[in-house]
Amino acid sequence: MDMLNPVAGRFVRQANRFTEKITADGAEGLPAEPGRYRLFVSYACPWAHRTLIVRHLLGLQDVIDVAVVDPVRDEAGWRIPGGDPVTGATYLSELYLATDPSFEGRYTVPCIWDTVTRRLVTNDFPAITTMMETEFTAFHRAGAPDLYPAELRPEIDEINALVYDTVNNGVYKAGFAREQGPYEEAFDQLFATLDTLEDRLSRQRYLVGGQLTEADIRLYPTLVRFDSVYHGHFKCNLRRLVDYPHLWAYTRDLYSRPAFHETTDFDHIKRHYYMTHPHINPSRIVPKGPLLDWTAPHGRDRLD
Ligand SMILES: N[C@@H](CCC(=O)N[C@@H](CS)C(=O)NCC(=O)O)C(=O)O
Repeated sequence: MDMLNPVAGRFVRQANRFTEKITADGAEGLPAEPGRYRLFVSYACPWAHRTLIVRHLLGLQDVIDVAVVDPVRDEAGWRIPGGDPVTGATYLSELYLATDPSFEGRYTVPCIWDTVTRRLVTNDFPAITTMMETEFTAFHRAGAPDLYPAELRPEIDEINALVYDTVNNGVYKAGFAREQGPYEEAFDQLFATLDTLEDRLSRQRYLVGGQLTEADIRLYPTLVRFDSVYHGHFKCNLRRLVDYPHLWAYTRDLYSRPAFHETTDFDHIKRHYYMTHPHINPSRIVPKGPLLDWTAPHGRDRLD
């Protein structure tokens, strides 16, 4: 099973199937409780990556458990190495089918399993980070940042929509296009947005409001993967990240923080993409490069 779902050569992402909510008091959906939920992720997956960054920044590591799948996905989908000690599952598909035996979509990460009702609560990736930010506040570490401040939400949501469509999903639309036209359309939109972001980040340290927010957390997973996988594997090669002085320094600034670099695994990222899409890379050879100096001084403090 792969991520191809072509409509006239265009890649279309499937709708999220499980969208139950977890709320602070359980008034809607299930209640936020420590130790109850298990988050399934791949270090390779950009959508899962954001959930790991937020969990780390908010100090929720002991509140929401994590299980990491093997980066190389085969015909049976994501595999949990050694089997999952909590759910007993070897493949993520078992959790999807235990929740809904008639499920016929792709078995995707990130998703959250409820250990009490023993079912998947959500694979709705945009909702997972905001849920951690707004419904798990009782369990945030002391001094945790507010990543989704009420007064900045309209601006964060606006930039997230552009970044999702043309950057986060834009690289997939380019990489998974089946025809020249849709590829070029996604390619042009991607680099137009990167130009806009380069300009914006030449003047300010963060995307919105002079502080780290959900907007930065959503952009980072795509930028950090850019030169290692999207530039080559997904043919997003007008420019590299390192060719954008401000975007490159911005990404290094974020990478310098533990929540970002401890959740960034280039080995998983490269092996996943190059070994899991045989229609794009039939040899499954994983490139050795590029050589990137992630710890070079970023100098972004001057913009504070
Ligand atoms: N839930 C979203 C986004 C999450 C997503 O695409 N995850 C990918 C990894 S980056 C995945 O798990 N793919 C599994 C598959 O295609 O079989 C979707 O269904 O498109």
